[in-house]
Amino acid sequence: MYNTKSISNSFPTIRVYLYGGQVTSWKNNSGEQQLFLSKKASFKPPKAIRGGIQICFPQLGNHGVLEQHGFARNRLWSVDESPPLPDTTSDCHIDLILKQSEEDMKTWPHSYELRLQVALSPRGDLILTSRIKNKNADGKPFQFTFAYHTYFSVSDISEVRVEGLDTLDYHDNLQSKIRCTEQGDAVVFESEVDRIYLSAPPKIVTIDHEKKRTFVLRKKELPDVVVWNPWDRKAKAMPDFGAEEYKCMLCVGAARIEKPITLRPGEEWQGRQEISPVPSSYSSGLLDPEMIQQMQRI
Ligand SMILES: O=P(O)(O)OC[C@H]1O[C@H](O)[C@H](O)[C@@H](O)[C@@H]1O
Repeated sequence: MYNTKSISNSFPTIRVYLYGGQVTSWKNNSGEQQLFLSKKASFKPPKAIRGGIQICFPQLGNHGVLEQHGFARNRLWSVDESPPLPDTTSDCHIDLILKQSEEDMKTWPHSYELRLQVALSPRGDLILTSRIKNKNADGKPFQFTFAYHTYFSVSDISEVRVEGLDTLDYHDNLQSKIRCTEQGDAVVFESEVDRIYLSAPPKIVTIDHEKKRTFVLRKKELPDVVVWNPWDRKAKAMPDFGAEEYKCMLCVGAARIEKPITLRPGEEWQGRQEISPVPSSYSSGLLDPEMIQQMQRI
C-alpha cells in the first residue's frame, strides 16, 4: 500500500508514512509508544490517518474554504531527494516533500514546495521541521495556516495536565470560536476540549501523572497551540476512532493560526516542533523539584 519509512537511532524508532507525510509511530529506548494511533485508523484516501502527527496545511480546521485541516494530510508525499541540511546534530532523519497537484490547483491555485524533515536527536527527541516555499510563476503571494496536529499517547486522560498555557487567550471551538482566557494554572480534562491557545510560550509541557512521563514540546515560528480531546460522545461519532480511545490520547500541537503566513514568490517559511519525553514525578498538585531541575536542563 503506502510506503513507510522507518528511522532508528539504535533503539528509538520512528515510522513515517508517505501518505500524509505522517509520523505514525515513535518508540523510545524501552520500546514504549509515545504517539497515539487509533486501532480503527484508516490508511486510505480520502481519510487522514487518525493519530500520530498530522501535517495541517494550508489550512487548520475549518478556518478557511478548504477541506478540514487542508489537503496535505490526505496526499501521497515523496521522498525528498535533495533535502536541506538538518538543523540538528542528528544524522538520523527522513526527508519528505509535497508539491501541488492538478486537483489541488482547482481549490488552492498556487505552486509550492512543502518539505518535511523528521529527525531523531542523539538523545531520542523527535524534531519536525517544515519548510514551505512559494514557487508561483505568476508573481502572486499566498497565505496559509499550519499545524503539527500531534496525538500523544497517555495512560489516562483524567491524570494528565498541560502546563504553560495559563492566562493565555484561546478560541473555544466548542463555543463558536469565541475568545476566552485560561483561568487555571494548568489545563485538565474532564470533558471535551477543543481549543486554540494564542501566542503561547515556546515551551509547553504535557504531564502524564500516572505514567510519570512528561512531554516537553518546544516550537519555533508556531505561536499557537491546539489542544483537543473529543471525549466520549464525539469519540462514538467518529468512525475511525474507538469509543473508549479518548481516554488514552491527547492532542497538543504547535500551530500558526491567528496570524497566517504570507509568502511572496521565492520566499520560504520554516516552522519547527521538537518533543522531548522526560520522566516526571508529579504528585499532589506540586511539581517535584527534581523534575523542575531536569526540565530546566533541557
Ligand atoms: O476529525 P479531524 O478532521 O481529524 O479533526 C480532529 C480535531 O482537530 C482539531 O483539534 C479541531 O480543533 C477539532 O475541532 C477537530 O475535531
